[in-house]
Amino acid sequence: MPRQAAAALERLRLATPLVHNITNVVVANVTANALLAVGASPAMVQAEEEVADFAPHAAALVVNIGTLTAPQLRAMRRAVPAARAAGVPWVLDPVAAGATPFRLAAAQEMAALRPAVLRGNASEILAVAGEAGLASRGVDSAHPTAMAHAAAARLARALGITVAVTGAVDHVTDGERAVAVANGHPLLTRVTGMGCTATALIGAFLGAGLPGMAAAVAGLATLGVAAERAAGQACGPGSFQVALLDALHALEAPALAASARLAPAPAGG
Ligand SMILES: Nc1ncnc2c1ncn2[C@@H]1O[C@H](COP(=O)(O)OP(=O)(O)OP(=O)(O)O)[C@@H](O)[C@H]1O
Ligand SMILES: Cc1ncsc1CCO
Ligand SMILES: [Mg+2]
Repeated sequence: MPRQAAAALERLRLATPLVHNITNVVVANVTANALLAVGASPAMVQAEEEVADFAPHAAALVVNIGTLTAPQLRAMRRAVPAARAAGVPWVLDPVAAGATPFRLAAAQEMAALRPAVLRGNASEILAVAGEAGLASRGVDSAHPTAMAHAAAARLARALGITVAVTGAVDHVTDGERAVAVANGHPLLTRVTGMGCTATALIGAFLGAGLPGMAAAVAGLATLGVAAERAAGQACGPGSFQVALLDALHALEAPALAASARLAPAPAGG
């Protein structure tokens, strides 16, 4: 499995996929830089007047509801069908899906449009699955990751998609198979937008032609290994954020293969 992730990284670098992002105002800069650093080409295009024209020309689309507004939701409703019609894969980040009824409805509406990958923390995945009610309050997860694994498997099977639940150990499942990604560093939780960055990187791997499971595993392993290397250079969240961009840029396929901690996991659900 680590070798597959490494091959995926090589494929991404050859493809330099154009990744169309409709994302939140907190992380737009962070995720654009992470996409550039890993070897993809980001574009933040979110006006409802233009997304349907842009999406078909991208290699992948990233939809993130972190600072959702009514116009942005309208843009998502145009971009996703345009991407789908053109065969462009897309990934959904249901940021804080359980925090308000507006977000929950939007996240569930988008999930029902069947992204190739749905990536969230445990609380977000439980919310989208309809198994958390409105219990989660903010953008950080309030549920143990393991609690969301069964919900992820059920959601993956019901929608025919890949679901990735991130946390100290990430869990990626298509409902039949599951893979645990045990890379990463606690500093990832001390900088905003690292989950959104994980989602954007998954988008880059989708854009390089990887199927959902492989794209999600490669994206999370790449971020996790880069974070481990960055943490060794950093003295806190500020320098970590910068070092992470350097580490994403410097990460080569053999190093990813050597450091990725991937293991089959029970699919559950
Ligand atoms: N305790 C931890 N130790 C190591 N890695 C972690 C830990 N917690 C999260 N990560 C990693 O951080 C990245 C982001 O995952 P996380 O679940 O924190 O996303 P999130 O809650 O959506 O974040 P955000 O809302 O800030 O964007 C993932 O790559 C995950 O593997
Ligand atoms: C802090 C924050 N608030 C809305 S989106 C976001 C970035 C992390 O998801
Ligand atoms: Mg998040």
